[in-house]
Amino acid sequence: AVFCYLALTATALGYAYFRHSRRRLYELAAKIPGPRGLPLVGHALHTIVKIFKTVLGYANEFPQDTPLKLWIGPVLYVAVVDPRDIEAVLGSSEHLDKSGEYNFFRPWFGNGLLISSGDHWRAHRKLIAPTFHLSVLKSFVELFNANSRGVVEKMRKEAKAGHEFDVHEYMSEATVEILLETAMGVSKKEQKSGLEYALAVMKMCDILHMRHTRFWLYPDLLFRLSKHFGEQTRLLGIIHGLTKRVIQSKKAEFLKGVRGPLASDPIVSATPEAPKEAKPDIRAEDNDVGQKQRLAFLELLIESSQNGAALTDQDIKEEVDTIMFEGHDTTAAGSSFFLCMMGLYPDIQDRVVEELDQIFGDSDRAATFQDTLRMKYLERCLMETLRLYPPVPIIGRKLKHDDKMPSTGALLPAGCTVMVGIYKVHRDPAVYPDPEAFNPDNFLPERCANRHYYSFVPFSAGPRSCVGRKYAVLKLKILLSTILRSYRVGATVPEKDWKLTGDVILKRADGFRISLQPRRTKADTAAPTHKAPLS
Ligand code: HEM
Repeated sequence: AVFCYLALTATALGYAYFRHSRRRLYELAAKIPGPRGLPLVGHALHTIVKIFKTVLGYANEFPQDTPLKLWIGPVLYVAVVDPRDIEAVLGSSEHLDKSGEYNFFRPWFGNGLLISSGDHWRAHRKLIAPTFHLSVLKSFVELFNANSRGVVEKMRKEAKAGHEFDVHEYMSEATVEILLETAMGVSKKEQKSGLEYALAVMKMCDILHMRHTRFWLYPDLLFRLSKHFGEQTRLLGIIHGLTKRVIQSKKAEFLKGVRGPLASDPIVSATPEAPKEAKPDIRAEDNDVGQKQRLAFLELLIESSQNGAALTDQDIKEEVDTIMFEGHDTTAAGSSFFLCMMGLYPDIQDRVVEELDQIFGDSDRAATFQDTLRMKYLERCLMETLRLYPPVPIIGRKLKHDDKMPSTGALLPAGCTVMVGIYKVHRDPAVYPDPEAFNPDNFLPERCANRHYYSFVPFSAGPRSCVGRKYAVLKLKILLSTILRSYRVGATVPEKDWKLTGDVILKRADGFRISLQPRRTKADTAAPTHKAPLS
């Protein structure tokens, strides 16, 4: 009895102290609008259903331009969807730390760029950003082309069968293999298929997604007791197995004195080559490169570690794991959504193909970097796809200090998790007239110029924006134009019947179903090459 009494008293005192130490958080939270939750657990039970759907559902009930709070147990979440509030969070050089949910990625990426913070993040960002500079990317064009032709060939059996199929696996495998060849410098000959890795990543995302929605699995201890931990260990074996092999082989090459083709090729000009619509965060990255040598990602990490930079083997492994994930799953989803949209909107597809015909005439030569600059309409369709279906639909940041949101003047308390509702701001009727409609003209230069910069943030924005943005856009232009030059894409499931799932990367749970029809006659159905002309 004495023990129980003491235990109860200690718990009550502990709880009182906990509440007292967070009194400012509670005071400020009380002033932020939000749906009523249950005592103690808040909205935790709703998230079991799905975080993405829950947040979206509540966001639809409340005015678009006010921050919205949710409690999940003791954690205060505030969703921001107004571009001015998004700028206050993402554009700040103070709120750079990722929210606690990203910790579930630690067994996978460790302290990689996506989740690291402070000086570690700053130093690695400075080192890595130049490896995605346009002058490096231009040297990847040939590899982007070769891999795009490869995927066109692989999909030929689906076109032959004339049925609908899920294009996502093809896009995933292709994007993994492209990353291995470009950023990692692993030649096709040395590669195994990227499919095993891509499938392991998909299943790993399912586990992370599930963990986000089951609050009792948040503590590592309880998660380790669950059956999912064993499966996670198996999947990480596959994922880390690939990255380990890649690093070992590159290191062995380096020690033998073999250097990549870019190594002795100094940058000619550091002038930003960003397109007109390019955003300030890209320009900042461009300037970062200075007069350093052009090196592809893994080459640079290994050279730097061997040349005295404070970069351990573990650091390299974590960054490789981060880039392999960020660089493949996002673009696989983006390209799959794009092809579904082309299938659903044949008139728009016709315009894209018309533009490609103007660029390539009846030649089936591979695309050059200059060609990609002329793919203006295709780029607008790509941006419109990323508007409606941003592969990263929500970003979480931990607020470092109290901050006033410009939309309503609401003061968000330090320590809360801010959820930036990318999916939601992209469908704000105040910004995009008829926001649910697929309209590539939303990305006409004059419309972009008249919009708030933070109302279109598929790659995030500000100091922690995506380092791979230009890589992604260049690769997607080459991949998608090669597919559209080879096949007419069809789709039958309308957008309203798609089942979206989006707690890590936004995807269609019902599969990215499309059909393909060769654009050329049977005698001439080879994918674009340098030789045979298009009929
Ligand atoms: C359509 C393709 C892509 C989209 C939509 C996308 C989107 C994003 C977004 C929204 C973030 C911020 C995430 C956050 O704050 O939680 C991000 C960060 C990042 N992305 Fe991408 N990304 C894409 C492609 C790529 C590619 C191709 C690479 C590399 C090859 C890449 C590498 C990264 C890295 C390393 C970060 C972390 C940056 C930092 O925190 O400093 N991404 N990306």
